[in-house]
Amino acid sequence: MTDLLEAHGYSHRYGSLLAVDDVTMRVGPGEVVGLLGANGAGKTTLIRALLGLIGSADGQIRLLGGAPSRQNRRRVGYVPQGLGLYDDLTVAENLQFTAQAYDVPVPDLPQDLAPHSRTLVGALALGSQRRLAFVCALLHSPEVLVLDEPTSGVDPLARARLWDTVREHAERGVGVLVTTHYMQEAQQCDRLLLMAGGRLVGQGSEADVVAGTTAVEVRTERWAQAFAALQSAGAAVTLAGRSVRVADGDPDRLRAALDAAGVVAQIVSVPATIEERMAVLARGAT
Ligand SMILES: Nc1ncnc2c1ncn2[C@@H]1O[C@H](COP(=O)(O)OP(=O)(O)OP(=O)(O)O)[C@@H](O)[C@H]1O
Repeated sequence: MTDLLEAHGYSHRYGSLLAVDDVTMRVGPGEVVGLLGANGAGKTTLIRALLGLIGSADGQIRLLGGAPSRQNRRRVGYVPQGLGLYDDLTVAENLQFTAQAYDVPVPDLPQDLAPHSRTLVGALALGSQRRLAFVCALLHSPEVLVLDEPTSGVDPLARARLWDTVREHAERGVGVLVTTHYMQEAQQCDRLLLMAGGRLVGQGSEADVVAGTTAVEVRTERWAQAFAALQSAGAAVTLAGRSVRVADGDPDRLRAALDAAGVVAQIVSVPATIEERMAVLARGAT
């Protein structure tokens, strides 16, 4: 089956900055692929390249089996980070404009957006703006859906609804590439692509990505002091509630930092989470 989005050895530079470095990836029909990485990892640049919105530097890009063009871009639904809506048109006008551009009938607004039909998009809450952008992106029944952080600033219920819609479309064969900072959403993807420093540093299911890797849990009553001491020692330490964890790190070094701060603690090796695995991969890429 033809892949919908493909990059082969693709690199892109902005002046001296190598924003995407030799990336090979693909998205097939019916797949939901999560593109993860810290700010500046190169995700948006890769997306723009896949859609032919920036020129190719090195390597090859294929969109729906051919070179990206105005024609095959019409078969894509794209929600960019900036949403691509017209702030000075109302909700209904934005929908109408998009429908006309794709030469499809103007649908009724979904129930949650209908009360805002005459509101200027610029005056709409961010969550509703994102929802509208998503509705517009799906209007022409695209074969590929590319969503750049579709749920940032969206409340949990709306986020869950959006993911239901993504899944429904994938089940009908639409290929989806989605960037997110929410790891819970990453878990809903069929496959993950992890970017750091422009490179693809990991891929596979969540289980593949974290498989067999460990983090360190620091068990102590003096969790605040432990956190401060490990942070000062440059460890990739996180605090969730009172749980102090280090994504990677030599236990002897961690022990030395805790001893120096007079903190008595138990250091235990535990299975890494996807966030911790990402932090380690990102550090390795810099
Ligand atoms: N038009 C541009 N000109 C110069 N540098 C750019 C341009 N766009 C992005 N960059 C730089 O390229 C690198 C990759 O940026 P990109 O936006 O692709 O990352 P990202 O992973 O999408 O980040 P974010 O999650 O913040 O959107 C960053 O260092 C960014 O500052």
